[in-house]
Amino acid sequence: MHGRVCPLAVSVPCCYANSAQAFPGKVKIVEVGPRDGLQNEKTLVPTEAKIKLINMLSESGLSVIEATSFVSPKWVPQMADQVEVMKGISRKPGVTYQVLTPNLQGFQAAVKAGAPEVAIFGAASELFSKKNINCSVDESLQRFDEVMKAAKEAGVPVRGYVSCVVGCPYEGKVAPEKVAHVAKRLYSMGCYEISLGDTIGVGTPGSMTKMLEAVIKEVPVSALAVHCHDTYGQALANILVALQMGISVVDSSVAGLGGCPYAQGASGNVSTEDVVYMLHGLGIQTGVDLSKLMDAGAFICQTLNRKTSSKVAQAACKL
Ligand SMILES: CC(C)(COP(=O)([O-])OP(=O)([O-])OC[C@H]1O[C@@H](n2cnc3c(N)ncnc32)[C@H](O)[C@@H]1OP(=O)([O-])[O-])[C@@H](O)C(=O)NCCC(=O)NCCSC(=O)C[C@@](C)(O)CC(=O)[O-]
Repeated sequence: MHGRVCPLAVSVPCCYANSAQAFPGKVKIVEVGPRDGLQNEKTLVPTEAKIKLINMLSESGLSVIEATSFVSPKWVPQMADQVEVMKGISRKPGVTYQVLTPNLQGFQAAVKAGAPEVAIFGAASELFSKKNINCSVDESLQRFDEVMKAAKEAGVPVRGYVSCVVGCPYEGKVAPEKVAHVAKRLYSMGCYEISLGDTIGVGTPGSMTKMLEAVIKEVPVSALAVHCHDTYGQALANILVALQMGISVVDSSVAGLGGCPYAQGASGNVSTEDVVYMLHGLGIQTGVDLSKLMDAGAFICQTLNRKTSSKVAQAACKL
């Protein structure tokens, strides 16, 4: 894949950079492919392939990679090799290898496996919370409180997710106030960053704006991230709106892999390649080498025997 990056990727940007005063100069990308991307795969992906993917992503310049999750293997069998993954990766200085933990048991196992940072994951929808982590939203917040206390003692930073920020596969539309409430609770508990997940990718720039307006009243914009699935093809537009509202952290998944096992029909996250291409096109720094990133995407697609969902990678292959 090296050398096949479209030359437009570097020559388009500047004119937009000057006119887009509202955009941040730099965006942090949180690569969730090895976790969110792979968790939904029905066939077990070999641990060696997961490790190689993470190592290749590390080489692309990404600064945060969500490597795996410490959840119940009965619930998500694909993540059952979490300890081997954490032990097997080559940790590149400057890269944070974060993992998902739903409860204290997961947190303790994650720390034992050398996770430097964890993420807890709640939802703005009761039914999704029940299906995903088998408890109500309030119960989940109590569990997270326990994790936060243990994390503070251990000096482990914690990120917080809120799922279903615009729509839920079981409840339909989700009120922005509910999202703001859960986001505020996670932030008040001590999460340094709150990632707002459009789990089933139903958001539009309209619904995203309303949701973000409500959340920004409760949580500083500097502590927010967006996590957009691309089911309805709205992810890049939604990210653009978030950037214009001051958000400078974006979650994405290499090759657009993914989906949530407890959100039927949800497609993958927005692809990291497409996000990087758009950001560079706006003159926004990411620190990511698009060509190396596409190599990682090509590798995992080959492993899964799958076509990439990244439009940029598809286009580059045709050049
Ligand atoms: C939360 C639980 C564990 C509750 O599941 P439960 O069955 O209610 O748990 P429990 O406390 O009753 O324990 C039952 C069994 O699970 C074990 N257990 C308990 N905790 C753990 C743990 N941490 N790691 C390993 N094992 C665990 C525990 O030891 C016990 O084992 P047994 O005695 O039966 O042998 C379960 O529902 C679960 O693991 N859910 C995870 C589901 C998941 O990973 N979903 C996908 C991630 S979320 C997502 O993708 C959305 C996001 C973040 O990307 C943002 C977005 O897009 O919106």
